[in-house]
Amino acid sequence: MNPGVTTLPATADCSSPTAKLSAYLGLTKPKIVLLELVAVLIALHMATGYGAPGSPWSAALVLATAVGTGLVAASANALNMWVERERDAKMPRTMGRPLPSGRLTPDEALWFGTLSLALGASLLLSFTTPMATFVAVFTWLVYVAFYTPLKTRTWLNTAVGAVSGATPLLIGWTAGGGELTHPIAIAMLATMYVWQFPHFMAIAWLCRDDYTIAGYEMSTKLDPSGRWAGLQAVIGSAILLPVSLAPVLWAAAAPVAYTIVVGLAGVAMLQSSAAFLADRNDALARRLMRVSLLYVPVWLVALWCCVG
Ligand code: HEM
Ligand SMILES: CC(C)=CCC/C(C)=C/CC/C(C)=C/COP(=O)(O)OP(=O)(O)O
Repeated sequence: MNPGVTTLPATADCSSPTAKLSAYLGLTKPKIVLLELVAVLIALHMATGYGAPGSPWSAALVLATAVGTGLVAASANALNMWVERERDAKMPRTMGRPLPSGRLTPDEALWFGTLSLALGASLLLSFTTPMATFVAVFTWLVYVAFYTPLKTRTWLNTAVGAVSGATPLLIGWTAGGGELTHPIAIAMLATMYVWQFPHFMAIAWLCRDDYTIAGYEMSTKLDPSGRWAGLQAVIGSAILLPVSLAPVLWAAAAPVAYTIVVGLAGVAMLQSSAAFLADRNDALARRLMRVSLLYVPVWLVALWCCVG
């Protein structure tokens, strides 16, 4: 049932500084933050018109955007884990996390989450733009104050969580001086939003027992056959294809290459989603999850090389 998260025994040693540091790192959900940061920095490069004469791009802007966004995202994840520490202790997938395993105390997590939010937002405000800071704080609020409590109330939580998964792109875009209403920014935001449905529906299936044990309202609890989750994955992937190809209409250094690469990646998402809908089993769900995690870097690199 566990799709691949490493769990530590509850007796894990946490006395050495290295163990403490690694516990704080675990509190940030580093792999999700890393993928978000790739998206943020590519959006930043595209908005600044990196390399063009008069571009506002600078190494300091890139560094401040990366560190500032990383700290705000780390704070969001730490506070999500603080809120969910008792439920996390019930699920095999999450019981090895720093709070349920006792490697950090709730107060340590709360302090870390508060300080990293303050530091990250201050960095963004001092070295990027007020709009980028606003988008970061808005994203944090959607994730911590809306999505996190909604997880135990309604299966619609995914539609809210996906907002906080998509808007970080706009931190990079606006830090680089891009307008929120630019068609490329809107197409990127929509792509990232709909991508999360196939990504998460595969996980909702794989973790269905965990979610039920801990009392989370997910699509696979509403419909244990998985048909509704599969259908959302297919609908998300079907919308993903045209929306992800839209940027070539506005600006493209290599529109044909972009269309081929992103089109094929989108077809892989649609095919994996359709296979999962047709026969809901763990192997097909795991394949959809893996394809979804490959899709994002492929799409972002294609955007950077062919559109940006
Ligand atoms: C509604 C939105 C989302 C939900 C509910 C969600 C949920 C999850 C969950 C529960 C896992 C853990 C699966 C496991 O135990 O192996 C996971 C894995 C992952 N997600 Fe998402 N996710 C969402 C959006 C995103 C976004 C926006 C990104 C980044 C751009 C992302 C990146 C990742 C990565 C990189 C992993 C693999 C992490 C690992 O192996 O530890 N996810 N997601
Ligand atoms: C700048 C900023 C604030 C960025 C935030 C980036 C971010 C945290 C995106 C969240 C994506 C998401 C909904 C993950 C699932 O959380 P979950 O609670 O369902 O995962 P879990 O069950 O593994 O805890």
